[in-house]
Amino acid sequence: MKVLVMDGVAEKGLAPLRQQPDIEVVIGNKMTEDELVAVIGQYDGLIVRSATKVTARVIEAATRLKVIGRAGVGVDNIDRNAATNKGILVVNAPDGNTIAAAELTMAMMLSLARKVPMACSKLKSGCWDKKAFMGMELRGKTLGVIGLGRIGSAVAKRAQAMEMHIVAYDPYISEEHAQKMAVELLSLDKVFEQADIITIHMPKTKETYHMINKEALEKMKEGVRIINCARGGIVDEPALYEYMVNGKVAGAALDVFEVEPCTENPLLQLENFIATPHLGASTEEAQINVAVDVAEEIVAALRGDLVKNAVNIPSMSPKLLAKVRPFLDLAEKLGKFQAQMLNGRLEKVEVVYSGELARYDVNPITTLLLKGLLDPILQENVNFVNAPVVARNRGITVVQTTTDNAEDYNNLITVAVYTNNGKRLLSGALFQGNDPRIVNIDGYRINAATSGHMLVVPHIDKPRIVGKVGTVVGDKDINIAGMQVGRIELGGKAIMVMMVDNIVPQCAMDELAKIDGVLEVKMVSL
Ligand SMILES: NC(=O)c1ccc[n+]([C@@H]2O[C@H](COP(=O)([O-])OP(=O)(O)OC[C@H]3O[C@@H](n4cnc5c(N)ncnc54)[C@H](O)[C@@H]3O)[C@@H](O)[C@H]2O)c1
Ligand SMILES: O=C(O)[C@H](O)COP(=O)(O)O
Repeated sequence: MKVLVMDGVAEKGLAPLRQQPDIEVVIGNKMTEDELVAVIGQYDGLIVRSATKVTARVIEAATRLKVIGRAGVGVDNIDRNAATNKGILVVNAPDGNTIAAAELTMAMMLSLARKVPMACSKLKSGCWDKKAFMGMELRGKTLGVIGLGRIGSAVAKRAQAMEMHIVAYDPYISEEHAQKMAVELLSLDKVFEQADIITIHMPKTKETYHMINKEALEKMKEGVRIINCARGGIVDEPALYEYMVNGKVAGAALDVFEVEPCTENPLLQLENFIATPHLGASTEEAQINVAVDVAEEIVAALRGDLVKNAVNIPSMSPKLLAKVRPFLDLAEKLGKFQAQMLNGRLEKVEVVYSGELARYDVNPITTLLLKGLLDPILQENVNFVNAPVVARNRGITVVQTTTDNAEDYNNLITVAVYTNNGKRLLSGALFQGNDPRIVNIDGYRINAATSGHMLVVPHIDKPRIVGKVGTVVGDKDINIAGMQVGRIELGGKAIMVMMVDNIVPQCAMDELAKIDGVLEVKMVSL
């Protein structure tokens, strides 16, 4: 396997990748989109920072690519929809540069308050000017944090040490989190009204694009100072310029710009404007942290293991993952079983999670069930990343419900698949916590393992059927490892599940189908 590493990701952090004997690491130089399109087909993995744009064209050309890793937080340079549609996993390293970005924000805040960069450059130009650089104390001032996630929270904590009062706007975090941090959660307008300094720590989205525009600047305090170490484009730069020139904004510090690299921006001409070239994550420590994190994720993804920081699949904490993992395997097997039992065009999938399972986030379990179901029946690659999208694109309705009542089991997954020819039902459970069993097929109770080859034979409950089926299978020199028969009522319909050591050939399947009383014959391999 080959992994292409772009954008000067720290070599020291690539050790987890370099230690893999079957993974070749290729360090790439800066490339245009066309150059990347030309080479990407050779790679199984790609690692980038923010400079390389992983566009839909690049993804289209990435015939072998399984995973894109972002050595950092922001994934706005990666076309996630294109990656998801193609079944390419996107992972990031969200924790490694939090402190670096928070510390740069503090440096910006102190620099704005005490005009350190301006005073320094004046002195270096030969001018000892004390009067021009009267500063402002941070103690007692109100800091408005917009986006109280990892970095926003780290900034709030540090600003509290400077005896600042912290207010924040973040519609997606809980009051409880804010309370624990002793931060007052307010509406956006109230933050604009109250803050002496505003610092931005949220992703660039449709919602946040140009959030700091003329209208917002109008609502802010006279003499406000603004910091953006998050993403370019959240601040409307021409509007900021106007409000700095008219004096409403006393100072601003940007580490990120709408167009990067940025060297021609009019803001750069302003005395009270501080700029750095996207340095938020640029500390030795942060770069090693993010490189190690992303390298580990790439190895896990290429080995088919579950990753911690996927951005285009449902994510789970390691604790939850440990609990849910056996159910993920069971669900994939149930999907694969159903794929081989289908008679017709798949229209709808209904999954019911019962018992202990109902307490967990079951979305990832449904995703694996869909992967198991769709991958064997479709030409295209269906995986954990794109399974829900593939189902949606094919017009397959997916319904998922949870209930506490798991009948006689601690937990139960029941999957009903509907085709133009009817419905098929299958249930599975984990016995003693980790022993996966199939416990019901089309309403017949059975107890079968979720591995190996199985001959599934719905039939009429009458003598001489089981024997005849056994004879046909035996005549093909296929060993029968075990058998289960389930029936609902004497003499009615029943189901036989015969565990066999080899796949039963089609000619024998045709012979079995002709046995009087046999209703259907299916070969299922798990
Ligand atoms: N300058 C740099 O080099 C640098 C370094 C690291 C991270 N970043 C950027 O900093 C930003 C924050 O990173 P993080 O690790 O703290 O991310 P995070 O996901 O932990 O936090 C982001 C927060 O923004 C909030 N948010 C989302 N939409 C919002 C909205 N419309 N209004 C208000 N809040 C909203 C979220 O609820 C979340 O709490 C990201 O854009 C990241 O790319 C920049
Ligand atoms: O989102 C991030 O992690 C930062 O913007 C860092 O970007 P960089 O890796 O290009 O410095």
